[in-house]
Amino acid sequence: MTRLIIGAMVRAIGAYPSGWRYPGAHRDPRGDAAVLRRTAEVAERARLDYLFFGDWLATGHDLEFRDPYLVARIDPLSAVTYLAGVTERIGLIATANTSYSDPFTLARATASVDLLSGGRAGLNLVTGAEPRAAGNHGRDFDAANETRYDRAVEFEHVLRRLWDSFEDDAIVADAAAGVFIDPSKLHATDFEGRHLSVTGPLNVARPVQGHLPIVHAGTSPRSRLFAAQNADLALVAVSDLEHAVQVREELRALAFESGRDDRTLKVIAPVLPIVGETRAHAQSIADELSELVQIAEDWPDGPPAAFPANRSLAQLSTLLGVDVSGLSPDRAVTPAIVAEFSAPGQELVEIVAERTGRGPAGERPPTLRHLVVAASVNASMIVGTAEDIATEFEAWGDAGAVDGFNVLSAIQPAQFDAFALGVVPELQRRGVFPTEYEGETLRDHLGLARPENVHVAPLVASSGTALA
Ligand SMILES: Cc1cc2nc3c(=O)[nH]c(=O)nc-3n(C[C@H](O)[C@H](O)[C@H](O)COP(=O)(O)O)c2cc1C
Repeated sequence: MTRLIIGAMVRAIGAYPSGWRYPGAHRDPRGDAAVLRRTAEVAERARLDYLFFGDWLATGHDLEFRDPYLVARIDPLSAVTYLAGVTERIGLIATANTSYSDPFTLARATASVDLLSGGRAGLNLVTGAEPRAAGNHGRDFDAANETRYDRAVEFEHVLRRLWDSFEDDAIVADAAAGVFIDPSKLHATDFEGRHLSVTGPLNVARPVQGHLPIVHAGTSPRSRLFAAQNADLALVAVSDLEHAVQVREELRALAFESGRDDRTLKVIAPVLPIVGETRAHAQSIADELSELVQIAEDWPDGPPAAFPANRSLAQLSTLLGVDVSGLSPDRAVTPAIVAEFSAPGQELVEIVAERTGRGPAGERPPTLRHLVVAASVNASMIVGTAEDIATEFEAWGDAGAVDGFNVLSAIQPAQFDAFALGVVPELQRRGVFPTEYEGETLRDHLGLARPENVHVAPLVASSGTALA
């Protein structure tokens, strides 16, 4: 029986491209504060391990169609700082991009959130693949992209040295003796690398957790190595359970080869459950969400310039191996037509049937629109009742595919509530998720030890690579 780690990957206007259009959904980023606070309160009552805030250092009209929650949002560090004040136990993980951040500034902000929250802060380090981010920071994208992992390794190393500037007992605060600090226990960072140079020490006390738990999200071999050597949690995109088992084994092998206890590396996958009272109800929600996704053919004179190129009948034709570009998007997909599809096309029909209950031979056959959406909207969706979702979670945990999940909610707040109030109690009933918080800090929730101070103890491999 695996104890699953469960966090909420918070996207205030919903994590599915058309979620903000669903009846009753939150849809105005100017009102995010109330939704963030409400989500945090519901999540903490459900005993989720943490709230997770991704980041994207650019915006544009193209995001409206693909990732609308990225168009305008609260900065992750601001969000976790705000929520630290309205919660007491749940972890709070913010994302920062090492390619465009300053380590001293980030160390200060993150140590501060950890002290303000009683040790509940976490930090997701990404290196960023968004070209516009370079322009937003006065940088050349190719140069930044080329060295982003070398810089990230230095960045993570420096963060730990900055967080450890004050030993745990460096601050004496002895009013009678008039001694405020023990200077022998205040350490400079003194780092001179190829990409970063930091003297230090940091002017914030050591975080409650010593070092914040570090998450890393990525897909490339360099990303896998960075996670294996430097992160406590690896956030990975996986296509199915078999792939997840393989990725987790690969990451743990890399961690072991790097000299760390590979069990300290937790592998987390994002998942987007659509939860209904019945499976048919869940499928009707997924069906309506699919129908609310716009496709190129919705504009008689052609879609806006920023519209995703892959969301069209022309693009679908390529995948199906059959030219459907001249047909109506609402044309029913019958068994006779499916018989002409390529293997990937037939798989797509099965995905649509699983998610929406629409089978080619049924009373409500899928339409070409449904196939365009299934092919162009990337979401690791599970559709069903709370029991169905819990069974899938449990199966992944028992198969050694993941240590936990970052749960995305397609529609806010309805689908987040459905998960927190329906699926979580089912997981607790099955004994794969605790009914109470097991400790005070995010490290306690994640089962991670508090690391030694790097200035006074050798770097334990699980807390980052020792740079030469
Ligand atoms: C599950 C997952 C979540 C991610 N979240 C973010 C994010 O919040 N912000 C970001 O800039 N990049 C994010 N990324 C992108 C990665 O950080 C990285 O930029 C991208 O995977 C390309 O780099 P790579 O090829 O080295 O992985 C995420 C990637 C994955 C797999």
